[in-house]
This record gives sequence, structure tokens and C-alpha cells, in this order.
Amino acid sequence: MRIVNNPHQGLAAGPESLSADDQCCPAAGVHFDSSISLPDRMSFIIGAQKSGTTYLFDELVSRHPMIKSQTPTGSRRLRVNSAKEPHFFHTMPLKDFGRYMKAFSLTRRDTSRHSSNMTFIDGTPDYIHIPSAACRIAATFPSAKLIVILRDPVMRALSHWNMVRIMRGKDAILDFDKEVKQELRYMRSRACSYESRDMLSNASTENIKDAASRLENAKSEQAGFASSTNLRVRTARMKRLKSREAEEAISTSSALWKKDQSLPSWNQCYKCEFMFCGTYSGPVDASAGKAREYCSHEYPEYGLVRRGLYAYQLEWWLKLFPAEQLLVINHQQLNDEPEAVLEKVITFLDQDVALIKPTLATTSSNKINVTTLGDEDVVHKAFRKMNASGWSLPLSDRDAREKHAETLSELYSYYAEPNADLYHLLEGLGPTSGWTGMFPQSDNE
Ligand SMILES: Nc1ncnc2c1ncn2[C@@H]1O[C@H](COP(=O)(O)OS(=O)(=O)O)[C@@H](OP(=O)(O)O)[C@H]1O
Repeated sequence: MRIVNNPHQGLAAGPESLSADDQCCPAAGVHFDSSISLPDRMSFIIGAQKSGTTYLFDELVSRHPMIKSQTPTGSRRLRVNSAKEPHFFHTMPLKDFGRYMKAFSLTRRDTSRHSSNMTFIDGTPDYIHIPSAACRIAATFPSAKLIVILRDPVMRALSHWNMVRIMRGKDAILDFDKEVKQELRYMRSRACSYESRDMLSNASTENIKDAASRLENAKSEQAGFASSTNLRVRTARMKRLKSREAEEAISTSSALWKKDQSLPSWNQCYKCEFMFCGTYSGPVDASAGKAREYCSHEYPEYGLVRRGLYAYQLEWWLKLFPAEQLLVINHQQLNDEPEAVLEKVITFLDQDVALIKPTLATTSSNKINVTTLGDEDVVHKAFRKMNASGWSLPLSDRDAREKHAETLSELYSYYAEPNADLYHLLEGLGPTSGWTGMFPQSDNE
């Protein structure tokens, strides 16, 4: 452990300087007590949610003596995930950093293992898509090691939707088809759907409608306009304005998507988002002033589609961290060769693979029987029974894949270009990125 004298107060510095537009890091406001000890080796599994992060985290912590998580806390119910997911860096306001670090506190046994060489790990898979989390982690732990597992974004979305239905109940989320459609509409209306121009032109009707209705609302609030008595003139004027606004929306979207032009950064699209803003009651950093406005998020809550746009999320992290500090795992490889992936991750963390303990035999008990679900207590009881090696929520609707085949197929087309951008990005990082293979291009692959 080292004592650091408030080294990165306020703003994350990275290999590339941030543009004036990128005010996320100052707004994220990182002010830590200078007397807090920071570990030399800090690591994060930053995502993606539903990609096997629990499995990998459990394997690392339970099978390597030099890798340590927070100590589980809270009621029996909350203990289930408390060690893995501290949910610290993406919340507003920032929680107590002293408590965050204290929860990694070393036991006497750990101390005897040369604590300064231990790797500490936070496995909160929400971090990857929240720009503020990247800012804060970079400001606090500039030499942190970041691990990301990426799963076929289409199956990730389905697994995510399924989890919400099981954990929060069917009323908490729309039907899969509707949820996806609504989210795409939202993203397109803001020119932040990161898709191909062909698809954008198919989506143009929705875009026009959205742009037009936003314009209509804004214009009808203008007193002069509203007071006009000539209905015919007013309607004609409105139509002209609507089509101009719609054209602008579409040409902006298309321009953003020309491959020879730069795309908006993830932070520009989902500017300095935070999670859990509910109790936020004012700027964290007085100099940021407008932090409050960054806290509100209007996007559809779950982000089933948006969370699968990995390339643009990683680009943002790579503005703040050097590539050598990022390891990218393909979920398929994790599934096919879990031991090889474990060794790869442990090597990346600069720990000794010879110290890996033998695997525990996994049993069928790490699959939850969905027929018993429905009552929250039953779900949590089922989680408590899980062994350390990962958990799964089988589809609550067994024929969901057939039922939503059309939407799944649309999503495969939708992700074709973002996935191509991802492969391009990963190729650019070179063989040490950790990435292998590609995602399937349809549900039949
Ligand atoms: N070893 C291994 N390899 C590949 N995939 C695995 C592995 N272990 C668990 N899983 C699957 O990962 C899904 C859960 O992912 P997470 O643990 O990241 O979920 S969460 O974000 O913490 O909620 C969940 O996917 P679904 O079953 O499709 O929901 C798990 O089955």
C-alpha cells in the first residue's frame, strides 16, 4: 500500500487530452482524503454486464491467493453480490472513498502474504458504459488494470432483459421487442445510435416524427407563434419548419456516420452519465457548477441495446488509460476455455499462475430452477445456494428466442457495423489486447 497525497484531484489525465466539450471528468469531482492508503495493484472487471463477469470474478478471488475482493457486507440478502460489485465509481454523489478502500482491508493472513503485492479487484460490470466511472477510476487509480469481457451483444441484451424480468418482475420492463424498439427510437432521435447509414435511412420516418414533435413542442411555446390567428399560414410554416428540422436531424445523423468522419465520443452521446442519481442533491464539485445536469438521465433505463455498443465505450476508456492496461476477453472463449482465460487474466494482473488452486467441480446446483421463481425471497434464496463459480438465470420464457426471432435478427443487422468497428479497434490494440474470434452474425451460428 502507498499513501498518496491527493494526486489527481478533480480531473483525470490520460494519454490524450480531452476536448473542451468533454467536461465529464471535472463534473465527476474526485476529491479524496489525502491520508487514504491506495493499493499499488488495483484492478477492475468493468463489464460487460451479463458476460460471465460473476464467474470470472469468483474464479479469480477464490482460486488465487493474491487476488482480493472487498469483504462481503450487509444483510444476508445483500451479501450475495456485495463483494463483487461495490458500485462505487458511477454513483452520484460520490460515496465515502475511505469506506470503499476499508472494505478491501487485509486480514492477518493476507498481511503475511506481502500485502503490497496483492491485487485488489472491484467487479462492477456497469462501469464500462458510464463515462463518469472511467473518469473517476482514471483519476484515482491511473495504473489500474482493466478487464472487460464482451459477449455477443444480441444475446447479452436478451440475457439482460431476462434478468430484469426475473429479478424485478414482468412489469418492470416492456416486452423485449417493444423495449428494443423504444430504445432504438431514442438513440436515433439523438443521432447516437451508432449504426450504418442504410439502417438510418430505414429509420428516417421515426427520426422525422421525433424531430418534428420536439420542434412542435418548442415552437408552440413561443408566444408570437402561438398568437398567430391565421391557421393556414401557421400550419404551412409549421410544416416547413418540421421538414427542415427533420432534414437537419437526418443529415446530422448521416454525417456522423460517414466512416471518414469521426463519430461522436461515447461521452458526447451519453454525457457524463451517472447511475443512482436518486439522492443527489447538488454539485459535488463547486468548480464544476453544473454537475447536477449531468446526473439526470432520460435514456431508457435498462439500455439493452446501448450497452452492447462496446467499441464506443472502450474508445472512451482508451482516452483515459493506455492500451496496455486493458485486457479484452471474448465471452465465447471464457465459455470454451475457462482455464486458459483464467491464466490469461492472472498473467495480465502480474500474478503467478503457478499459485492457481485447482478448480472446484461445478454442480448442476449453480443453475436456478426458474419454475420456482416469482417471489423475490425465492430468487435470493436461490442465489445464496450458488457455489462460487458463477450463476445463470435460464430464460424465464423458454421459447423467448423463437418468440423474439424477428427482433433478434434485426439486432444482428443493427450490430453488424458497431461490431466491425469493435474488431477494428481491437485489431489496432495488437495481440496483447486478449481478444480472440468474433461474435456470431445470426442466432443460427
Ligand atoms: N464460464 C462461463 N462462460 C460463459 N458464460 C458464463 C459462464 N458462467 C456464467 N456465464 C453466463 O454469464 C451470464 C451472467 O453474466 P454476469 O455474471 O456478467 O451477469 S451480471 O452482469 O453480473 O448480472 C449468464 O448468462 P445467461 O445464462 O445467458 O443469462 C451465465 O450463464
